[in-house]
Amino acid sequence: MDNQDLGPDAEELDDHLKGSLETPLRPDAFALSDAEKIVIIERHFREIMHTMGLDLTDDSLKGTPLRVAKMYVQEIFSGLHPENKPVIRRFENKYKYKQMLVERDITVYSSCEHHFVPIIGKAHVAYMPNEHVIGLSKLNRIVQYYARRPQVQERMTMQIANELKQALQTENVAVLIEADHLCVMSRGVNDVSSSTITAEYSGLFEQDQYRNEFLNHIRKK
Ligand SMILES: Nc1nc2c(ncn2[C@@H]2O[C@H](COP(=O)(O)OP(=O)(O)OP(=O)(O)O)[C@@H](O)[C@H]2O)c(=O)[nH]1
Ligand SMILES: [Zn+2]
Repeated sequence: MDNQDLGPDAEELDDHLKGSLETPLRPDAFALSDAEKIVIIERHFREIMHTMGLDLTDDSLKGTPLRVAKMYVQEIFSGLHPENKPVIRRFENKYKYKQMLVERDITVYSSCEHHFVPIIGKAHVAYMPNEHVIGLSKLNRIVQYYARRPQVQERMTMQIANELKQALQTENVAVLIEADHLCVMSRGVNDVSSSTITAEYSGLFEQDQYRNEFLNHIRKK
């Protein structure tokens, strides 16, 4: 039998899995400057509003295309641009702190990549340090950076976990996100009571003892 009939080999699968952690971007995603992107998005959004029959000479509406374009590029999708990635300075773990550090209730404001409506929730992250620690606010900043993209919650969870592992140089990382998807709440199935929980546990957090300690910490109010 031809090798190709056997499907992807382990290496290919590995590459595929690594690839799927990345937000799908075109190779030339950064060919345009932010200012150029804003001009083009403004033009297209004007066209969308015009097509919907809205009067773009109206005082309240005429600034909307530019407002939306700036909001996309500079705010809610700013995490698409690697230059907006937070700079994380590692500090030596001088105090030899080896226990769990939990940063809970980090605000998540993201956007569903299928419908471009908000995903709103909380992220809880934890790590057990090796030789390094990072500033607490950097944990929030990492969450925000990956949230400010068109997202699915599973990928956002994995991207945050991966970034924490790299920043902290440890596998001992946990991420749990609980979020409301406006695409589920305000349209389609119109369910306002369901919410979505995703989690990634690695290193020591794969063990029940540490995972449960983390879950207990985030449940306490
Ligand atoms: N796995 C996953 N699915 C998501 C996420 N956000 C939105 N979705 C789902 O993506 C799916 C898109 O499916 P489609 O059937 O193409 O879209 P649709 O016709 O608008 O579906 P309905 O929402 O059921 O009306 C929907 O079921 C959404 O609920 C997410 O973060 N993760
Ligand atoms: Zn959606």
